[in-house]
Amino acid sequence: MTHHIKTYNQIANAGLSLLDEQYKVNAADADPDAILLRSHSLHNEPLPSSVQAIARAGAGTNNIPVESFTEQGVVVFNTPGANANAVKELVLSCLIASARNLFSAITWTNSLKGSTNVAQQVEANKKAFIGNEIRGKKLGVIGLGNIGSVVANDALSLDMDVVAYDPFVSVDVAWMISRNVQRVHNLEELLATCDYITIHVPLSEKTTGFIDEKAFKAMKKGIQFINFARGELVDEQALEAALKDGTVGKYITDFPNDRIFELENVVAIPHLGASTLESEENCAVMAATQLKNFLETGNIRNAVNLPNIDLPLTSPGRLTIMHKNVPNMVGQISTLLAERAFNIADMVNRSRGSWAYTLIDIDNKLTDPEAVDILNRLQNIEGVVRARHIANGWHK
Ligand SMILES: NC(=O)C1=CN([C@@H]2O[C@H](COP(=O)(O)OP(=O)(O)OC[C@H]3O[C@@H](n4cnc5c(N)ncnc54)[C@H](O)[C@@H]3O)[C@@H](O)[C@H]2O)C=CC1
Ligand SMILES: O=C(O)CCC(=O)C(=O)O
Repeated sequence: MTHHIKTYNQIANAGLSLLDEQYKVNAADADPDAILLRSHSLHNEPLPSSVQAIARAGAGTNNIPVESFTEQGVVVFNTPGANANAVKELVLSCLIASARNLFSAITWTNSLKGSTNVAQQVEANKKAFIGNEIRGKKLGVIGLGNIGSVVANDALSLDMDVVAYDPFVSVDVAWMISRNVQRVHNLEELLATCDYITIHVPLSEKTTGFIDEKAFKAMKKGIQFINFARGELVDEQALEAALKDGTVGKYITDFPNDRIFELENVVAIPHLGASTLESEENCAVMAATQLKNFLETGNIRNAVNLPNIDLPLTSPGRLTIMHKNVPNMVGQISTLLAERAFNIADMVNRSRGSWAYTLIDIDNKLTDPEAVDILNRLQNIEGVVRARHIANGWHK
């Protein structure tokens, strides 16, 4: 069986090369089984009904309308942690570059090109760019996930005091955070005391405009604010006021736009946080592996809308059913199978929020018409949004 994958953006070859002869990868495919992308926005784009899965080679999934795609039976994957080191290294370098006024100093130095007495001018004017050391300064990290946690840990090794805020920190990440990172339970505490703040939370309806007028008002005067998460997390009107009154001494963002260009004391970077060869490869490999695993076995790893499921495929066939997390779904599904005299060899049902996913391994090798018939019947159960049959090609 050939799986069709539509790609958007530049996906690293290390990932694409995993999609072997069983796959047709084509950026122009009109009816793909799955989509592999980076930052391309799928909002306001029609989704072909053939699409069963989308893999975001990266962390943020705000370019994908996850809720409405879930209603259409689409599993959405991302690649947690695969680009965290790349972002961390750029955040730390911006922290130091900002403290040492490196961005404006380099711009000024370049302006000397072609003038006489460059060396003299340099010595006479360098006092305009005297900076600070970050040792002993306080860094606030908002969002202690894959990126925030490594930024926090490594800032400690640069001798900074580190304070962090994340009311939803995961157990896995909590294990990795140094106990010298001071956790605070309300954001104001962090905002009021830090010299530098870096934000690493996902953009969602809840976090849009997260750093608003109230947040800026709570900040220490002259703060340097670093945003490698998403531009929309910061209310730009409030940012403009905070830059004008000196609350924010410098705003470093990976998300330039026309309004940002108009503001003073802003350093704009062209969304380079994850742009290293290593990170692009990590993300592409992880995304392609997860897609392959899902298309070939129905197993799920790192979806943002469904739970992880890993059931080895050993029986002749498997049915995968994505459905609402409501009572009696498994009962209705197994009754249907019993009516067709299909014997269940193994089964897993897991839920995540209002959605659930059921894998059923059957002892029967289905003919094509049998498969079409059972899938139609499964899809007619109220609450089922997608059913698939996977024939196990290796089964003797
Ligand atoms: N500039 C770039 O190229 C990149 C940007 N990103 C952005 O950074 C974001 C974070 O990435 P990761 O750390 O990998 O994600 P992650 O999912 O590992 O961590 C996000 C953390 O934010 C926390 N969080 C959620 N809501 C919060 C709130 N209201 N207050 C405080 N904490 C909150 C979560 O509990 C979680 O620990 C991504 O969603 C993406 O938007 C990620 C990678 C590259
Ligand atoms: O693919 C990229 O370069 C962007 C990465 C990013 O923003 C993310 O992973 O959330």
